[in-house]
Amino acid sequence: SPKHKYYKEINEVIAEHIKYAAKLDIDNTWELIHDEGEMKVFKREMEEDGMVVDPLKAVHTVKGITGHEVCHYFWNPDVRMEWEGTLESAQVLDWFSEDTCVCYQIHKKVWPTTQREALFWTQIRHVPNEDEDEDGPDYWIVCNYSIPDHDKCPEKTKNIRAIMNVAMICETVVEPPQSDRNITRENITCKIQYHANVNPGGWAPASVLRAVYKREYPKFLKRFTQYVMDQTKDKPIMF
Ligand SMILES: CCCCCc1ccc(-c2ccc(S(=O)(=O)CCO)cc2)cc1[C@H]1C[C@H]1c1ccccn1
Repeated sequence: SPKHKYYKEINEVIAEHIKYAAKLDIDNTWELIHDEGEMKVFKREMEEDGMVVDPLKAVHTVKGITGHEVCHYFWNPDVRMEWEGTLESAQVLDWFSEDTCVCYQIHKKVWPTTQREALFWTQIRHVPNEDEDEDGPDYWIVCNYSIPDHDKCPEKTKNIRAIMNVAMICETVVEPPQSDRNITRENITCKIQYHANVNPGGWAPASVLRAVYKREYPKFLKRFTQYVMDQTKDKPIMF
Protein backbone atom coordinates (compact mmCIF):
# COMPACT_ATOMS: atom_id res chain seq x y z
CA SER A 1 0.00 0.00 0.00
CA PRO A 2 1.20 3.54 -0.62
CA LYS A 3 3.31 4.77 2.27
CA HIS A 4 0.87 6.13 4.87
CA LYS A 5 1.40 9.27 6.95
CA TYR A 6 3.11 7.40 9.82
CA TYR A 7 5.32 5.09 7.75
CA LYS A 8 8.57 6.98 8.56
CA GLU A 9 7.75 7.53 12.25
CA ILE A 10 6.90 3.85 12.76
CA ASN A 11 10.23 2.71 11.29
CA GLU A 12 12.16 5.17 13.45
CA VAL A 13 10.30 4.28 16.69
CA ILE A 14 10.68 0.51 16.11
CA ALA A 15 14.38 0.86 15.24
CA GLU A 16 14.91 2.80 18.47
CA HIS A 17 13.24 0.09 20.58
CA ILE A 18 15.29 -2.66 18.88
CA LYS A 19 18.54 -0.78 19.44
CA TYR A 20 17.57 -0.28 23.10
CA ALA A 21 16.51 -3.92 23.59
CA ALA A 22 19.79 -5.25 22.24
CA LYS A 23 21.66 -3.35 24.99
CA LEU A 24 19.35 -4.35 27.90
CA ASP A 25 21.53 -2.46 30.34
CA ILE A 26 19.68 -2.55 33.62
CA ASP A 27 22.09 -0.35 35.52
CA ASN A 28 21.64 1.19 38.93
CA THR A 29 19.56 4.03 37.51
CA TRP A 30 16.70 1.50 37.38
CA GLU A 31 14.86 0.82 40.66
CA LEU A 32 13.45 -2.71 41.10
CA ILE A 33 9.78 -2.36 42.09
CA HIS A 34 8.60 -5.95 41.67
CA ASP A 35 10.48 -9.25 41.68
CA GLU A 36 8.38 -12.40 41.37
CA GLY A 37 9.80 -15.63 39.90
CA GLU A 38 11.19 -14.82 36.47
CA MET A 39 9.46 -11.42 36.31
CA LYS A 40 11.39 -8.29 37.30
CA VAL A 41 9.82 -4.82 36.96
CA PHE A 42 11.93 -1.66 37.14
CA LYS A 43 11.15 2.03 37.06
CA ARG A 44 13.00 5.32 36.88
CA GLU A 45 11.45 8.25 38.69
CA MET A 46 11.01 11.10 36.20
CA GLU A 47 8.71 14.13 36.10
CA GLU A 48 7.81 16.44 33.23
CA ASP A 49 6.04 19.72 34.09
CA GLY A 50 5.37 18.34 37.56
CA MET A 51 3.78 15.18 36.14
CA VAL A 52 5.04 11.68 36.86
CA VAL A 53 6.28 10.11 33.61
CA ASP A 54 8.30 7.28 35.17
CA PRO A 55 9.74 5.02 32.43
CA LEU A 56 9.00 1.40 33.18
CA LYS A 57 10.99 -1.64 32.07
CA ALA A 58 10.09 -5.27 32.78
CA VAL A 59 11.92 -8.46 31.92
CA HIS A 60 10.26 -11.86 32.08
CA THR A 61 11.01 -15.40 30.97
CA VAL A 62 8.09 -17.69 30.18
CA LYS A 63 8.40 -21.38 29.24
CA GLY A 64 6.24 -23.03 26.59
CA ILE A 65 5.42 -20.04 24.39
CA THR A 66 7.27 -18.17 21.61
CA GLY A 67 7.99 -14.50 21.01
CA HIS A 68 5.75 -14.61 17.96
CA GLU A 69 2.85 -15.89 20.11
CA VAL A 70 3.40 -13.27 22.84
CA CYS A 71 3.52 -10.47 20.26
CA HIS A 72 0.55 -11.85 18.31
CA TYR A 73 -1.76 -11.77 21.35
CA PHE A 74 -0.38 -8.46 22.63
CA TRP A 75 -0.93 -6.86 19.22
CA ASN A 76 -4.22 -8.45 18.15
CA PRO A 77 -6.91 -5.80 18.78
CA ASP A 78 -9.66 -8.47 18.70
CA VAL A 79 -8.51 -10.01 22.01
CA ARG A 80 -7.30 -6.91 23.88
CA MET A 81 -10.33 -6.75 26.16
CA GLU A 82 -9.80 -10.42 27.10
CA TRP A 83 -6.51 -9.81 28.91
CA GLU A 84 -6.25 -6.03 29.52
CA GLY A 85 -8.08 -5.67 32.83
CA THR A 86 -7.68 -1.89 33.04
CA LEU A 87 -9.67 -1.12 29.87
CA GLU A 88 -13.26 0.05 29.75
CA SER A 89 -13.34 -0.05 25.93
CA ALA A 90 -11.04 -0.58 22.94
CA GLN A 91 -11.66 -0.14 19.22
CA VAL A 92 -9.79 -0.09 15.91
CA LEU A 93 -10.22 3.21 14.03
CA ASP A 94 -8.06 2.51 10.96
CA TRP A 95 -5.79 -0.01 9.26
CA PHE A 96 -2.52 1.22 7.67
CA SER A 97 -1.55 -2.32 6.62
CA GLU A 98 -2.22 -5.87 7.78
CA ASP A 99 0.25 -5.51 10.69
CA THR A 100 -0.45 -1.86 11.58
CA CYS A 101 -3.65 -0.24 12.85
CA VAL A 102 -4.87 2.71 14.91
CA CYS A 103 -6.50 1.90 18.25
CA TYR A 104 -8.58 4.08 20.56
CA GLN A 105 -9.07 2.84 24.10
CA ILE A 106 -10.51 4.14 27.35
CA HIS A 107 -8.92 3.03 30.63
CA LYS A 108 -11.05 2.38 33.68
CA LYS A 109 -11.19 5.34 36.02
CA VAL A 110 -8.59 5.23 38.79
CA TRP A 111 -9.96 7.02 41.85
CA PRO A 112 -9.38 9.93 42.60
CA THR A 113 -7.91 10.79 39.14
CA THR A 114 -9.64 11.80 35.91
CA GLN A 115 -10.30 8.89 33.53
CA ARG A 116 -7.67 8.34 30.80
CA GLU A 117 -7.92 7.39 27.14
CA ALA A 118 -5.29 6.57 24.53
CA LEU A 119 -5.08 6.91 20.71
CA PHE A 120 -2.13 5.11 19.11
CA TRP A 121 -0.79 3.15 16.20
CA THR A 122 0.19 -0.45 16.93
CA GLN A 123 2.48 -2.54 14.76
CA ILE A 124 3.71 -6.12 15.02
CA ARG A 125 6.99 -6.89 13.30
CA HIS A 126 9.46 -9.77 13.01
CA VAL A 127 13.07 -8.51 13.11
CA PRO A 128 15.23 -11.48 12.05
CA ASN A 129 18.88 -11.64 13.01
CA GLU A 130 21.37 -10.05 10.61
CA ASP A 131 22.08 -12.53 7.80
CA GLU A 132 25.82 -12.60 8.36
CA ASP A 133 25.40 -13.13 12.10
CA GLU A 134 23.18 -16.20 12.42
CA ASP A 135 23.76 -16.11 16.22
CA GLY A 136 22.43 -12.58 16.42
CA PRO A 137 19.15 -11.90 18.22
CA ASP A 138 15.90 -12.66 16.39
CA TYR A 139 13.10 -10.44 17.75
CA TRP A 140 9.36 -10.22 17.52
CA ILE A 141 8.23 -6.75 18.56
CA VAL A 142 4.96 -4.89 19.09
CA CYS A 143 5.04 -1.13 19.51
CA ASN A 144 2.11 1.03 20.67
CA TYR A 145 2.78 4.72 20.01
CA SER A 146 0.41 7.63 20.59
CA ILE A 147 -0.75 9.87 17.75
CA PRO A 148 -2.21 13.35 18.29
CA ASP A 149 -5.51 12.86 16.47
CA HIS A 150 -7.47 10.81 13.97
CA ASP A 151 -10.59 11.83 12.05
CA LYS A 152 -12.51 8.82 13.44
CA CYS A 153 -11.50 9.52 17.05
CA PRO A 154 -14.36 10.59 19.37
CA GLU A 155 -14.05 14.33 20.03
CA LYS A 156 -14.31 16.23 23.30
CA THR A 157 -14.60 13.28 25.64
CA LYS A 158 -14.38 14.01 29.34
CA ASN A 159 -11.25 11.85 29.53
CA ILE A 160 -7.62 12.98 29.63
CA ARG A 161 -5.54 11.67 26.70
CA ALA A 162 -2.52 9.68 27.98
CA ILE A 163 0.56 9.75 25.72
CA MET A 164 2.53 6.54 25.43
CA ASN A 165 5.41 4.82 23.78
CA VAL A 166 5.22 1.11 24.65
CA ALA A 167 7.11 -1.86 23.27
CA MET A 168 6.88 -5.60 23.86
CA ILE A 169 10.11 -7.18 22.54
CA CYS A 170 10.54 -10.96 22.58
CA GLU A 171 13.20 -13.57 21.76
CA THR A 172 12.53 -17.30 21.58
CA VAL A 173 15.06 -19.83 22.93
CA VAL A 174 14.89 -23.47 21.78
CA GLU A 175 16.63 -25.99 24.08
CA PRO A 176 18.13 -28.29 23.19
CA PRO A 177 18.61 -26.89 19.69
CA GLN A 178 16.78 -29.07 17.17
CA SER A 179 15.32 -28.83 13.69
CA ASP A 180 11.95 -27.07 13.48
CA ARG A 181 10.26 -30.37 12.74
CA ASN A 182 10.06 -31.90 16.19
CA ILE A 183 10.23 -28.98 18.62
CA THR A 184 7.65 -29.30 21.42
CA ARG A 185 6.54 -26.64 23.91
CA GLU A 186 8.86 -28.21 26.51
CA ASN A 187 11.77 -27.07 24.34
CA ILE A 188 10.81 -23.39 24.01
CA THR A 189 11.20 -20.35 26.27
CA CYS A 190 10.28 -16.75 25.55
CA LYS A 191 12.46 -13.93 26.85
CA ILE A 192 10.33 -10.80 27.16
CA GLN A 193 11.32 -7.17 27.51
CA TYR A 194 8.48 -4.73 28.08
CA HIS A 195 9.18 -0.98 27.91
CA ALA A 196 6.48 1.54 28.77
CA ASN A 197 6.83 5.31 28.67
CA VAL A 198 3.42 6.65 29.67
CA ASN A 199 2.68 10.32 30.20
CA PRO A 200 -0.66 10.43 32.04
CA GLY A 201 -1.50 13.54 30.02
CA GLY A 202 -2.65 15.65 32.88
CA TRP A 203 -1.82 16.13 36.54
CA ALA A 204 -2.35 13.23 38.95
CA PRO A 205 -0.89 12.98 42.44
CA ALA A 206 2.61 11.48 42.17
CA SER A 207 1.89 9.17 45.10
CA VAL A 208 -1.32 7.89 43.47
CA LEU A 209 0.33 7.36 40.07
CA ARG A 210 3.34 5.56 41.49
CA ALA A 211 1.10 3.33 43.60
CA VAL A 212 -1.00 2.52 40.51
CA TYR A 213 2.08 1.74 38.40
CA LYS A 214 3.55 -0.45 41.12
CA ARG A 215 0.29 -2.39 41.38
CA GLU A 216 -0.94 -2.43 37.78
CA TYR A 217 2.12 -3.24 35.68
CA PRO A 218 3.12 -6.51 37.39
CA LYS A 219 -0.55 -7.53 37.48
CA PHE A 220 -0.96 -6.78 33.76
CA LEU A 221 2.23 -8.67 32.76
CA LYS A 222 1.26 -11.69 34.87
CA ARG A 223 -2.29 -11.77 33.57
CA PHE A 224 -1.22 -11.23 29.94
CA THR A 225 1.47 -13.94 29.90
CA GLN A 226 -0.91 -16.40 31.60
CA TYR A 227 -3.49 -15.54 28.91
CA VAL A 228 -0.97 -16.39 26.15
CA MET A 229 -0.08 -19.70 27.84
CA ASP A 230 -3.78 -20.61 28.10
CA GLN A 231 -4.52 -19.63 24.49
CA THR A 232 -1.56 -21.51 23.00
CA LYS A 233 -1.25 -24.66 25.10
CA ASP A 234 -3.32 -26.87 22.77
CA LYS A 235 -2.37 -25.12 19.52
CA PRO A 236 0.52 -25.69 17.08
CA ILE A 237 3.56 -23.52 17.92
CA MET A 238 3.76 -20.15 16.10
CA PHE A 239 7.50 -19.66 15.42
C1 LIG B 1 -3.97 7.81 37.28
C2 LIG B 1 -4.03 6.72 36.28
C3 LIG B 1 -3.68 7.28 34.93
C4 LIG B 1 -3.63 6.15 33.93
C5 LIG B 1 -2.29 6.24 33.29
C6 LIG B 1 -2.07 5.08 32.35
C7 LIG B 1 -2.54 5.17 31.04
C8 LIG B 1 -2.25 4.16 30.13
C9 LIG B 1 -1.53 3.04 30.54
C10 LIG B 1 -1.19 1.96 29.60
C11 LIG B 1 -1.31 2.15 28.23
C12 LIG B 1 -0.98 1.13 27.34
C13 LIG B 1 -0.54 -0.07 27.82
S1 LIG B 1 -0.08 -1.32 26.70
O1 LIG B 1 0.99 -2.06 27.29
O2 LIG B 1 0.18 -0.70 25.44
C14 LIG B 1 -1.42 -2.44 26.51
C15 LIG B 1 -2.56 -1.84 25.78
O3 LIG B 1 -3.43 -1.24 26.70
C16 LIG B 1 -0.41 -0.28 29.17
C17 LIG B 1 -0.74 0.73 30.07
C18 LIG B 1 -1.09 2.94 31.86
C19 LIG B 1 -1.40 3.94 32.78
C20 LIG B 1 -0.98 3.76 34.18
C21 LIG B 1 -2.06 3.52 35.20
C22 LIG B 1 -1.00 2.53 34.92
C23 LIG B 1 -1.33 1.24 34.32
C24 LIG B 1 -0.37 0.31 34.22
C25 LIG B 1 -0.66 -0.90 33.63
C26 LIG B 1 -1.92 -1.11 33.17
C27 LIG B 1 -2.86 -0.11 33.29
N1 LIG B 1 -2.58 1.07 33.89
